[in-house]
Amino acid sequence: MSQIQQGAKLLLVDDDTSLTELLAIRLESNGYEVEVAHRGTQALNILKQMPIDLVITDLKMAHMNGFELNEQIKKHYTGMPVVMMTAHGSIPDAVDAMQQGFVSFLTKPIDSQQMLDVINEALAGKVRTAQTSDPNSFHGLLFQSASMRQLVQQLQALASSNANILIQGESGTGKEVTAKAIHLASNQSQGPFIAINCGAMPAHLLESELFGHKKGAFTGAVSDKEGLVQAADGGTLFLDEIGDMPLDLQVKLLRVLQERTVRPVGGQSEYKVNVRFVSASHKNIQTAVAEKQFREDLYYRLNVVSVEIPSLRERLEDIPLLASRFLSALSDGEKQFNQQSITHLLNYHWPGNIRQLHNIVEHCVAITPGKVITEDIVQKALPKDCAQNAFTGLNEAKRQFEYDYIQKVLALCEGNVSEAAKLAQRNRSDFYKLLKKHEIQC
Ligand SMILES: Nc1ncnc2c1ncn2[C@@H]1O[C@H](COP(=O)(O)OP(=O)(O)OP(=O)(O)O)[C@@H](O)[C@H]1O
Repeated sequence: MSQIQQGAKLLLVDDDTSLTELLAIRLESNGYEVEVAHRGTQALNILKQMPIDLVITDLKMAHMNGFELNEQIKKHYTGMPVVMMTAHGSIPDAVDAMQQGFVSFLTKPIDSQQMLDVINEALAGKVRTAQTSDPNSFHGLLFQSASMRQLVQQLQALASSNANILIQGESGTGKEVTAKAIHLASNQSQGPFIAINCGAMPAHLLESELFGHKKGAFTGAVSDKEGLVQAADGGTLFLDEIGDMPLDLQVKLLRVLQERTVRPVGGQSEYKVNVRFVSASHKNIQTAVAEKQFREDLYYRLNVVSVEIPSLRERLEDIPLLASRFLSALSDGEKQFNQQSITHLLNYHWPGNIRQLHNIVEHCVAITPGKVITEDIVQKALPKDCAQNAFTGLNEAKRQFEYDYIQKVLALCEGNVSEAAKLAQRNRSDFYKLLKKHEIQC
């Protein structure tokens, strides 16, 4: 997981690798996140995978040119700004480009300042419609299952409320992707999204990372430094693993939430901030509160609304979609799973959730020479502990239902077998057979 994310995410598409490398460096040094594709199909796969704010594409590329790519993007990602790059002097291309809905164009060799101006302008004018026509994606959060569909509806309603949100879920279930999706759907989507892992650094560093420091505040503080709370002003600060935040820092964070101001370490003045806090933890924070490891007042401030992301084994319907989208992105759309291999994936219990699924798909791609990923390949890629199935067979499901049903009927009849048999519309001897079968003592 990235420690800190900042700025808009750009997708750069050009088959000239040295140019993309150079432009990516320039853009990253200006605070943008950059994804690079060298072919149109690769660019479309990246767009399926993650939320992108703006695309910059070359016009002349083999297989799919910039016009064709733009057409695909317009079809599937309404409102996505696309900037065209063209060789010096190709003005007719540029005119065509504007007619075909590109927001702007850049001529090569690319002038850095002009590129930054064009991007800023395009982003400023962009109405964020990252909720694309893809019905299985919410700002990069992919889903198929009913439980995730419900969760996405909840997120949609929450996003514009500005309430602080606490996301809980096992490791790898997509807490950070969810936080980013909330940000992108919110009214602050034009502002920064910054993520910090509160469990990944010592307390004194975390404090200066979050609140900033003044020059000379401690050994090594050679200049003033702005903290992440201030950097996230006008946007969202994602506090990952909030359950690991030391208690003395919790007090300071609580103050920021109450006063909406931040004071850098060693500083005298306070700065006003307008930040939405989204926090996450794989630990149960309520338990931490009960054990006095987490301040109750801070818990209530951060947890104005809570979101629980189910584990992957509780939403197996998401596996085919996630696996095929990951595969398409990782293999440039060139490989496929056969039906048996998907069944095999459904039979695994996924302790590492979606992160693990992504890794397994990556492993499958690496060891598959041909186009089709078979059951044998999946078997090889999965850890050897796959005996424990997540998906119950029909017989086991029926047995479980019958057991639960009998228990419920007995409870309703306070253990009276004759009454229970009557309620279940079975005669007494049939009902006794069922009790014996399930080893239920009355
Ligand atoms: N619904 C999803 N759609 C697409 N990708 C997902 C989804 N959920 C998780 N991922 C991917 O799985 C990986 C893990 O996701 P993420 O880092 O958001 O999980 P997490 O719950 O924050 O993990 P941790 O608790 O370990 O910090 C990432 O590569 C992310 O892109």
